[in-house]
Amino acid sequence: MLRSNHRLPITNLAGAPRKAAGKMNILAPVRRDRVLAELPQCLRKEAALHMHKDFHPRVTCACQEHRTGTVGFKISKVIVVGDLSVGKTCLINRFCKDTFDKNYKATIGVDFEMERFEVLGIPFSLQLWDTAGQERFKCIASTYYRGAQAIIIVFNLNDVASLEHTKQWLADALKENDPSSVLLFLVGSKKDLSTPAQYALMEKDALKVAQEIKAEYWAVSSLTGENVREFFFRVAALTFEANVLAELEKSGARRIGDVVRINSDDGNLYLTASKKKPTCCP
Ligand SMILES: Nc1nc2c(ncn2[C@@H]2O[C@H](COP(=O)(O)OP(=O)(O)OP(=O)(O)O)[C@@H](O)[C@H]2O)c(=O)[nH]1
Repeated sequence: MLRSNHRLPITNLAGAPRKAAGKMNILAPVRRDRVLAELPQCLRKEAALHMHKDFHPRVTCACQEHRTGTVGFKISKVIVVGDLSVGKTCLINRFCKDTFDKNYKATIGVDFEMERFEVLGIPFSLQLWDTAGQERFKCIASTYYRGAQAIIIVFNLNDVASLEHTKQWLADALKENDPSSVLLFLVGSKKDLSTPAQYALMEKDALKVAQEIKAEYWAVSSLTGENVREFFFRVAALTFEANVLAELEKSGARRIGDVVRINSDDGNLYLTASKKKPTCCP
């Protein structure tokens, strides 16, 4: 059955919603349950993007000193891809609306949800793009892949073929994105449907794939809600961290507070900028 009341976003080619499309208010207040003060941990250390206990020290420092540049005003694009009926829509709906629909309604093209977070005191927005898994809509959906900062590849923990197809989904998504800067997540869905023994078997294969494609592995159930919130918080935190680090890299040494030294070793006078270390920075 096709989703009848489907909301198709109007976007420009970069995938950002046009003004006319949205009643979307990017300044909507952050919900209390979307506040992150600590780095959420990975699910399995065998397949994690990193295993640090805390945010990168430069990120924590920049947030304390409000040196996060434009990060607080940006909207980061996250695309969700995978075979038809693996549960992409249900995953997004469980997190964004805390609902679950047991009836299958195919996604036609794409849909998206906005989620606002506050990370280390800085507002941060994610735009979650739900794409169609059905072959006949794939062509439309793939035009929305561009500009993603994170790619979530979903497979069904009870369907080994859907795991095998994840590499193709990733290859398609990477055609439109820079592989060196995008964060990858491999998510096994419908965990409630597998017995512990079945799950253990599937997890072994899934961890192997996650390691191969350098993705962080998660297993979730949108029906029970298991790991759904933890997973999206991790996506938000790691995307935020990557954004702040990129922003710091960009701003380089040209910061207010840089100390200017006069170097006169060779008898001539030169002005050299030497970076003043902010008090809390490593
Ligand atoms: N038991 C169980 N069923 C689920 C879960 N997640 C999704 N489903 C069911 O799986 C079916 C497909 O879910 P969708 O979220 O629509 O799948 P999709 O990947 O978005 O499908 P396409 O839009 O065609 O790409 C629906 O009948 C859901 O109720 C889950 O965690 N547990």
